[in-house]
Amino acid sequence: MPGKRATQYEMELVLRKVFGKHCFRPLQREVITATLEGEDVFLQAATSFGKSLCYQLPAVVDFGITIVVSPLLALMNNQVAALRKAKVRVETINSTTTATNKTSIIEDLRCGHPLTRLLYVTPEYCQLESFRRLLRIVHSQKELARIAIDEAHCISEWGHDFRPAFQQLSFFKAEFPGVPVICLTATATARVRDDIINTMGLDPAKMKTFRMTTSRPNLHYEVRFRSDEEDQYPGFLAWLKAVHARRTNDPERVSQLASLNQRLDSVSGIIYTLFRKDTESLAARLRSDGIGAKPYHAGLPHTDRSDALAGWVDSRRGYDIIVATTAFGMGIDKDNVRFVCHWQIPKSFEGFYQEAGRAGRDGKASICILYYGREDAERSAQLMSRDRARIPGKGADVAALQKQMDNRGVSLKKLVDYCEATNKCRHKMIAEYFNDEGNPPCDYACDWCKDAKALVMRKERGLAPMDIVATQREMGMYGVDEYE
Ligand SMILES: Nc1ncnc2c1ncn2[C@@H]1O[C@H](COP(=O)(O)OP(=O)(O)OP(=O)(O)O)[C@@H](O)[C@H]1O
Repeated sequence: MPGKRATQYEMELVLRKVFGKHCFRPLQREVITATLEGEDVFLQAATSFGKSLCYQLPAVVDFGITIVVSPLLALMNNQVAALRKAKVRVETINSTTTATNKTSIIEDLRCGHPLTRLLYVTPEYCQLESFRRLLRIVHSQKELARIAIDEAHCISEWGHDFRPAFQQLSFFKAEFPGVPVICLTATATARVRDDIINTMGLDPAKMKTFRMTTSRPNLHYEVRFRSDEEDQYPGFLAWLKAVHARRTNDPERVSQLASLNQRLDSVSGIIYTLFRKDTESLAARLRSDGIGAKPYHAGLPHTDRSDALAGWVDSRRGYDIIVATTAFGMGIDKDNVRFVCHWQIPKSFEGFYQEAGRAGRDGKASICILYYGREDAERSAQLMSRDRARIPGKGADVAALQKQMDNRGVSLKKLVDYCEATNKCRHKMIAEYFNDEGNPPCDYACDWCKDAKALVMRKERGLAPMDIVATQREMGMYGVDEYE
């Protein structure tokens, strides 16, 4: 029966033997123990904290099946691939699952005693009555161990990535009140957290809430200023080539990389662009300059996307940099990503933090560059207005979607303030946004702490004057109609 009390010894053993980790990170043990004891759990912790282990390990130790609700295809496939490598019985039902595979997963559920330990599904799939019927069968056999809601901020219309289908997940508690739920996110303000707990029908007085710092001290945050007058590409390419050169000219690094069987020019990174068409042109431009780069966006054929993801995860030649829209972001885990670059200002503060958080997951120093131009901030606002205009006039989700747009507007404004600021540590600004307590460590790991004067000068030189941008906005020069 689910809810078995695993001993500390069993937990340690599975941690080492199945997941290949030597010890728990601070608080992982407490979170895992709480969920194994049948508590409902809310976990908020920095990107790369190791939140996934908090439901994956219980799924292996415990009886029964864990249903993992996950918002993105790339994220599901990334986690499933990692678990399969660890020989955990894991399945996913999404748009890429073959009919044969889907039939065998359904058969496994229908028998009531599934062999599958973890099943990754979308929130939309959880709305299907046929799937709910299968869950009832599994539950009747006392084999529904727990429900994990990954990227739980998608539940809240106050969150940056609201998906209406996430709100229907309240079904789980309503129908299976005794089955523990664990909600995980890196990005939730107090309001988003309350909304998640409320929407999921969890009892705040009974559940366990774990909230850790959002600080990522090994990430170096830098804003680079740009305007439409100037192409930022040559500067970026020169920077990347200098990184390669530093490796080549350092004999110690060369022998270290050789012993690890790694290429000198294998500097893994992600470049985020706002628009799909830019992913393809930028990746092609990098390739023509000898840099291995692949585009990734939701409009590409599935085979191209999975090839790009697999090649990048395996650090294959030609796949060093992924040039992506936000279809690639949340939760993607690769340990040695040395840089994340936002080619334009991202859509929201939370999106920026999430995407930047793909860097340095091995704990080593990594850089997060954000190219900020006032014209791009205007385009981003235009994009939001266009998205708002596309919300249908009628329907159950209209009010929630509109509220989400208001929140996106506030979040974008905060991100613009972050980019324009030349008077504060960037780690501190991020901590303040997420209402973290205390001062996050920086130790020169941001452009302001490193050289505040140079930052001011770069800003003066790099940005278009505000009055010119305002005039051009009035003239309708920042339209986004040509974009998909
Ligand atoms: N106890 C541990 N010891 C060593 N490595 C760990 C431990 N727990 C997790 N990790 C590793 O940390 C990395 C990040 O974990 P995970 O992907 O779960 O992060 P996350 O908290 O979900 O972050 P994000 O919110 O950015 O998706 C993974 O590569 C995982 O294998």
